[in-house]
Amino acid sequence: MAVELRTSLADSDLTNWTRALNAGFLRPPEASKEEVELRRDQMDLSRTQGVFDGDRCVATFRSFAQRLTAVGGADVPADAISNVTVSPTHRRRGLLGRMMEHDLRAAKERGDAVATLIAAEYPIYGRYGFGPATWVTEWQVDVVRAGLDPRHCAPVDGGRVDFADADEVRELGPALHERLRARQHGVIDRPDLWWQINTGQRQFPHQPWTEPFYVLYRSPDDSVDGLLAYTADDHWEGNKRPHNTATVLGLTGVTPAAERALWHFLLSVDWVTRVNTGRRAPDDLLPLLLGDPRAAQVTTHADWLWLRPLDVPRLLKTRTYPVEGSLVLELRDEAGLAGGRYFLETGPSGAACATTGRTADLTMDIGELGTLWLGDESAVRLTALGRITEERPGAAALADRLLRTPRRPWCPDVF
Ligand SMILES: CC(=O)SCCNC(=O)CCNC(=O)[C@H](O)C(C)(C)COP(=O)(O)OP(=O)(O)OC[C@H]1O[C@@H](n2cnc3c(N)ncnc32)[C@H](O)[C@@H]1OP(=O)(O)O
Repeated sequence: MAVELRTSLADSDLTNWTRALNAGFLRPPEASKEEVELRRDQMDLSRTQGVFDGDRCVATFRSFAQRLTAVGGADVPADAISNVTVSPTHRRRGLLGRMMEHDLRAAKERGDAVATLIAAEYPIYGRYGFGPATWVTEWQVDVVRAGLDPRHCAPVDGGRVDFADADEVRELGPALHERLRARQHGVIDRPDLWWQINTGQRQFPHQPWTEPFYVLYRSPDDSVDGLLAYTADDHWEGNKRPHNTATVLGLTGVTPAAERALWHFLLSVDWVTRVNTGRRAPDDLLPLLLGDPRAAQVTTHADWLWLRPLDVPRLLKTRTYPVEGSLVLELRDEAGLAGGRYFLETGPSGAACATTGRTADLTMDIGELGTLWLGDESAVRLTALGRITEERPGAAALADRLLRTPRRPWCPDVF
């Protein structure tokens, strides 16, 4: 029997769909009533796809509206893709390809500037025009070696740190995140449901909830500039020596003082001898904040947010550039969604970008622009790898002067 691709779901499909999703992610293939209800609140059924073999759902895919911060703080509408699975019984028959094609076309028609996702495995999404655009680093800090004076846990700038409860986090967290979004490229918006799930109000059965410690940083003028959430285990070694590990669930600072204060606070909590930082930007302040940066060992360094350009002029016009310059980009796009030749003119006060008949300076696949847009990767490096062709000598170095950013992009969230 031929399988049937449904490009939007009915409410009655959801239990089957949830079971297939869990099976695809190697979780128990169940779908409790609570989970189905939570998923229904989270998803847009008109943008949720499923492949059905008879009554059984064998592939899942959904997308939703997202805002993504560009370099400079403005944002673009993004098509966020998530919950992609094809059951092991039906893999490698092109089902992902069919669902992706449908979703990207719909996103293009809707006017989204870019599609986003977090790739479970690196080799899956490049063929669809995605490129890795942000990276994350996780460190494990040996607190005893870190060289911070544990007697001083209070902020040195006259600000203060206080514990908070989940209600306060739901009240104060969203505004703080909006401030982060306006200053950090690569950040995505957080819907209300994000705050409910991440403060224990709503829960997925596969993610049992443990109440974390919440800490707010207030600046000397009483502005809430930072939020830390962490858990701690209860581990003691022989001879009554505490050896507890604190694990950061999130640390947001919208000023450097807030970031420094929250790290310093966590690294001075009694009994805590080890801190797992969670996923930070690769240029996070943390290691260099320590007296001995070698006390922070990298445990993960990996690609995180992947981008698939859909509207090249909008993407390139929305971000800012440090200097004046111009480039002609020839972009290949097998899917026929965003390819063409584009003339970009930049300056500190804004940029223009439109299709052009001029001679190309750089030629690349569309996914390479996804990798370059947030400023993290070097066009010179991609040229050395053979992924960009320099049609005019020096054009890759010029692209780096225009596109790269002093601080690296960061996407703190998973979706
Ligand atoms: C954004 C997210 O949700 S990330 C989560 C992704 N999901 C998972 O990792 C769960 C486990 N894996 C799966 O469910 C499936 O294997 C999927 C979704 C990754 C792929 O689905 P399929 O239907 O098998 O993919 P499809 O048949 O369309 O493959 C298209 C091409 O991609 C390749 N491909 C697909 N998955 C992978 C992979 N994990 N590694 C390398 N190549 C891959 C296929 O080999 C195929 O290449 P070919 O045309 O040269 O033969």
